[in-house]
Amino acid sequence: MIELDRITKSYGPIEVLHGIDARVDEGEVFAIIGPNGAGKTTLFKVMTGESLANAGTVRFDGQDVTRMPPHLRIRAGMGRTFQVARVFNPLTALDNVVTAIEARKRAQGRTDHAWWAIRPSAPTRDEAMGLLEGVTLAGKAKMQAADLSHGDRKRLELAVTLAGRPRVLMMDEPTAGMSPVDREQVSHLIRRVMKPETEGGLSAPGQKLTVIMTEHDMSVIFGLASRIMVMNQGKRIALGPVEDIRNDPHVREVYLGKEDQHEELDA
Ligand SMILES: Nc1ncnc2c1ncn2[C@@H]1O[C@H](COP(=O)(O)OP(=O)(O)OP(=O)(O)O)[C@@H](O)[C@H]1O
Repeated sequence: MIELDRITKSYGPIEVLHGIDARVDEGEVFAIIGPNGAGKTTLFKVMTGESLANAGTVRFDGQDVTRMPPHLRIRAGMGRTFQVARVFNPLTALDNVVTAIEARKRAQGRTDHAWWAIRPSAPTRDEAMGLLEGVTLAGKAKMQAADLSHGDRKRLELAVTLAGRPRVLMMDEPTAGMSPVDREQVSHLIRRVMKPETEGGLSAPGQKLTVIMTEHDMSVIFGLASRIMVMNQGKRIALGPVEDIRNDPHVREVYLGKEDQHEELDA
């Protein structure tokens, strides 16, 4: 689904990504971890198009997107959420999702909502309410986004992103700044996002969503990821299934040098 081929990125004279290779398969939850400054966010930005690689190739479903701007990557099916949720503050939760659905329909050239209309069409509204229910925000549909809590804003952002029907969902630290209870809820939500609607999940029928996430919370990672890539100082130091990473001596030594993180690995 996503292929990274020898990605190199420099900020001025300082090279922060040194030839990263990775391949993310359809339908997996792929986590990128590493200590602060390892280059996770930079790699993430290279995938989303916010930053351009100095060398190397990013492919999405076989298509070279290395130089493609972010909005076209989103339109192609690469959705993303941010460390700090980005939603339209003056709009209600419902209107945020309606706007995203309308944007998707317009991009597909099949909007059912005239630009001068004040209210969304019934199908758009129903779809938006369904997404808000999915992220447990239906009761706050009429609230202005600016008035929502941090956790609710993250949930709203997820609903907005899902409204674009992405094939790959890229989440930069989805539980950043959350309480343990909220973190568990977000993990639960990501599991639901991966499941098809027919099984009580949030994925459109026939869709096999792929999730790529960076995260600092090991319990979230170990509970969700199918494979993990570990980065350190701009290099990939390990990539493999969760159990292999937990037991990798190099990972334990280089990245998880701190005792408390060893405990998390062993938990
Ligand atoms: N815009 C920038 N200009 C210059 N240097 C940058 C810029 N953004 C990041 N860096 C540097 O690139 C390196 C990698 O940073 P990056 O934010 O990708 O790491 P990270 O693994 O995401 O860290 P964290 O876990 O703290 O978010 C760091 O040394 C950082 O200081």
